[in-house]
Amino acid sequence: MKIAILSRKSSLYSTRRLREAAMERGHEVQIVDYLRCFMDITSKRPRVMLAGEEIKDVEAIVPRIGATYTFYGLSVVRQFEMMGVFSANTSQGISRSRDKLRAMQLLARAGVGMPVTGFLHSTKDVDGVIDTVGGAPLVIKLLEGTQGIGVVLAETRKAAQSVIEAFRGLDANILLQEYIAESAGADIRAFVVGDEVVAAMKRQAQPGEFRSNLHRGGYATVAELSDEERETAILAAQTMGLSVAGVDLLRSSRGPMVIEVNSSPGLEGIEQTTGIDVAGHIVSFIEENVSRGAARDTIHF
Ligand SMILES: Nc1ncnc2c1ncn2[C@@H]1O[C@H](COP(=O)(O)OP(=O)(O)OP(=O)(O)O)[C@@H](O)[C@H]1O
Ligand SMILES: [Mg+2]
Ligand SMILES: [Mg+2]
Repeated sequence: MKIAILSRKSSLYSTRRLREAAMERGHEVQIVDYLRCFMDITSKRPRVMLAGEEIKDVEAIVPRIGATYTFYGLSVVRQFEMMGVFSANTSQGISRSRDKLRAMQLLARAGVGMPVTGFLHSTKDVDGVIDTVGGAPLVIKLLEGTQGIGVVLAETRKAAQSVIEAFRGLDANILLQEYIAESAGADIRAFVVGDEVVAAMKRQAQPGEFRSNLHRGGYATVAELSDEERETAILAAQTMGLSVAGVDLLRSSRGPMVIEVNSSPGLEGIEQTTGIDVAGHIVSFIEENVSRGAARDTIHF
């Protein structure tokens, strides 16, 4: 079949690996820079054009939408969905996971374990929300943050108050979260494809740092997951409506706690750490779904 990978650059590790895995299985692959797509939204015959040429005969897409281009990227994914093309992740799932607050609200409703989390508008409510999350130490997160930037550990109530006031003074939206001290600077990345965890790694922060992001100097090792961790990761992905998801968990004394669900999880760290062909799992998942005509099911908004 013909598979389109929606990605800005064919040289990115994840894009390269997905293309490789699809070609190994005999598929034709087109890398589509979604920012160069324009859409023909005419009634009954929706089309996507790439640099002026109509994209034809694509049976499945793998969206790899960068955080900066969520709005436009999602509209391209939606257009393919309208054309009846199967998407490895639906536009709705991607959209839910991109808004951290909405994601946490959905996960909470589904009963997925997560750190106690608060959200506020007015700085008049700082004390109330600090109490809600159990007082200091607590974690403050910029809603728009990525790669660990904008995640702050406030050790005291005073520190928390000043950081919250500073962020709110800049009109930034922030989440407040109970600090899970027992995770000791580590988190788990569970890579979900379909209804299973196909690979998992543990990321450990550098000494003196609580953020385990690889971009912040964290290092990764293979993780063995408990059944509970596995089930939590799968439930989190399903709750978001994602078939391909990087679910980040903290190991707490109250069980696994989800801190985020990524809809375009990178393949480099997870494949290199675990040696698992994650790209191959994604392509197999697409094959199974396209052959049973699943594209029809993907269209709800
Ligand atoms: N509530 C918490 N308790 C303890 N450690 C936390 C907590 N929240 C986050 N951390 C640590 O900080 C790191 C960064 O937090 P988080 O993943 O929420 O933000 P981010 O990485 O900036 O977001 P994104 O992954 O979307 O770029 C986590 O990987 C984890 O190691
Ligand atoms: Mg993270
Ligand atoms: Mg993320």
